[in-house]
Amino acid sequence: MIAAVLAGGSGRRFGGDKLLFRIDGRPLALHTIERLKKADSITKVVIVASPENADKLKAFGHVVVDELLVGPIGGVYTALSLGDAFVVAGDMPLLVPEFVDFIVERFKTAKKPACVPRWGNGYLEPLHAAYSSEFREFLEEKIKAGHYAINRAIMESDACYIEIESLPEEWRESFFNVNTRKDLGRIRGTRERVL
Ligand SMILES: Nc1nc2c(ncn2[C@@H]2O[C@H](COP(=O)(O)OP(=O)(O)OP(=O)(O)O)[C@@H](O)[C@H]2O)c(=O)[nH]1
Repeated sequence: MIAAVLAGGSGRRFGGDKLLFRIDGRPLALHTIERLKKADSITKVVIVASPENADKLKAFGHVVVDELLVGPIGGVYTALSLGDAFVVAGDMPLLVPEFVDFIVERFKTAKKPACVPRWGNGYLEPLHAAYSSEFREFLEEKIKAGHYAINRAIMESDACYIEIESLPEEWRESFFNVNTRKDLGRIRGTRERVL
């Protein structure tokens, strides 16, 4: 299964290009990519970048350009042009490879348009989820209608959900994402501990 790393955001809260920001000597996006490559179910990692960032990210893997830039829904839509995909935000440097394998396995057996982790309060984790290429058409309709909320699109589909609270607690670290500079404190120095 392909893994698509979304890298077309503006990094407004971070104040700059967060995916290229170096942590322990390596850009944030690379932390995420290296973790993904450790997942047995992942055969290839692609980066779904904005036209502006495409060149800079080429050093880390195959880049597909997101021409829509309408938010994560456009990133997922672009990724699915390559086939079924596990889609993850590029700013998730602590993702857990075993958890990725678990989601991909569920997706393969469920045969649904998407398999998305869900918290007990109903909150979804759409940028740490597996999608079928068949879901692309549905997303296209939503985008054309100007409905850019990916969570809503998922809930209107026949998706399968993975109840996070029934899983090993340590897997929750996978959802940690960097939004602000303050978040960096949590990952600095984790290299030796977790990689
Ligand atoms: N390809 C693509 N990726 C996106 C898009 N919007 C957000 N992303 C990525 O999705 C992930 C989560 O997005 P956000 O947390 O909102 O990141 P962001 O847009 O960079 O940050 P803010 O501007 O502070 O919201 C990040 O890895 C972004 O790079 C988009 O329109 N296209």
